[in-house]
Amino acid sequence: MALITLRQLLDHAAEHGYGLPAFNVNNMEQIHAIMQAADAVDSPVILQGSAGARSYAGEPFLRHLIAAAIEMYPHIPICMHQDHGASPGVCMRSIQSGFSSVMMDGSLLEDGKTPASYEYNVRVTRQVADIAHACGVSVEGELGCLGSLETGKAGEEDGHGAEGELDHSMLLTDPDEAADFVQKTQVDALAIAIGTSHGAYKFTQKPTGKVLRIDRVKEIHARIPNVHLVMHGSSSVPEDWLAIINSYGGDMGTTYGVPVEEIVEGIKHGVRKVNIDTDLRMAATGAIRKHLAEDRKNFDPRKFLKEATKAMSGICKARYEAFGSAGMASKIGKVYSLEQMAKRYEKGELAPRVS
Ligand SMILES: O=C(COP(=O)(O)O)[C@@H](O)[C@H](O)[C@H](O)COP(=O)(O)O
Repeated sequence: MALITLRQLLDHAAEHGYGLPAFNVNNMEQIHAIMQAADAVDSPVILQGSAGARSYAGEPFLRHLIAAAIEMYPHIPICMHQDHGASPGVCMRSIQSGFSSVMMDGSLLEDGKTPASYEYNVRVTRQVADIAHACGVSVEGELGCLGSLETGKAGEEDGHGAEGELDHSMLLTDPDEAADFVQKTQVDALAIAIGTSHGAYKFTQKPTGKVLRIDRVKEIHARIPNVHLVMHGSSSVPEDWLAIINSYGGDMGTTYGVPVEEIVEGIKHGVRKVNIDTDLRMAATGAIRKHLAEDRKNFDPRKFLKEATKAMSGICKARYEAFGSAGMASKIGKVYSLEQMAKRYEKGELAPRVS
């Protein structure tokens, strides 16, 4: 069984200078697509389940689908990560159900809508880190609220994202505060706010450095070079799939995502985990619309779901290659068990290095 922790994966990524896409999963087709692509290019994998995924599929289904991927691809290290835990309780339940990594998002209060104070964020994140690390499980924290620097608003998301308009000080992570936060919480990875947001509607035009602040990634990395950074809301919103969706009856407006080359620039400056959900949703929707429009007699869902899987897999393969994780699965070697990771935390081997 190749269940791996986020910490071990990101340490390897930092050592070899690559980044990993973290794909959101809700159903079997997404998992097939991600795993087929990873198998084809020899990439390690992060499968992440959001609160929305848990309520869509149900926690046991999600857990068993990921377990099936681990069983079917024993040669590929797979991290089972819980995306955006709104409270320590949510994270504890994920640890109990077998996730090897959890995100405690204390940038917002438990309602997932109200921006939290710095002190609250430090307190809940540290609480999760203490317990998770005792179980060998990794922890991602978030500092700064995700949202658009064009509008001050969080992106479209299922029940998680700041409400109202936020000012730039809340939408951009401060490098000194990031150092203090990592030191106080002991997180393994830090999600930062740099102008990205969840969903398809991130930017009204191709983003410039004013609204997509890769320069802020560089400043944070310069301040805490040994900390693994995470970019949320990092779908690229592929123009080709947008066109296919709209030419087969869809009605998505003009919109722009995070260009792959900007993510690659971030990876050169400490970004190790890149969250992607929307791109796979768009590829699946486009492929299904196209198939159903072109084969109007078909009533076998397996046919259009296969097309969706193929389309999503194409995106996954392209991201593994662009981020440099292709070819890395077989280089990881020994995978530490959760018990071994717990011992490493206990010995202080994994304490963050923040000067
Ligand atoms: O960053 C993320 C995805 O970014 P993206 O929209 O693909 O640019 C994820 O962390 C989100 O949490 C996820 O897309 C939310 O999913 P649901 O809550 O809708 O399931």
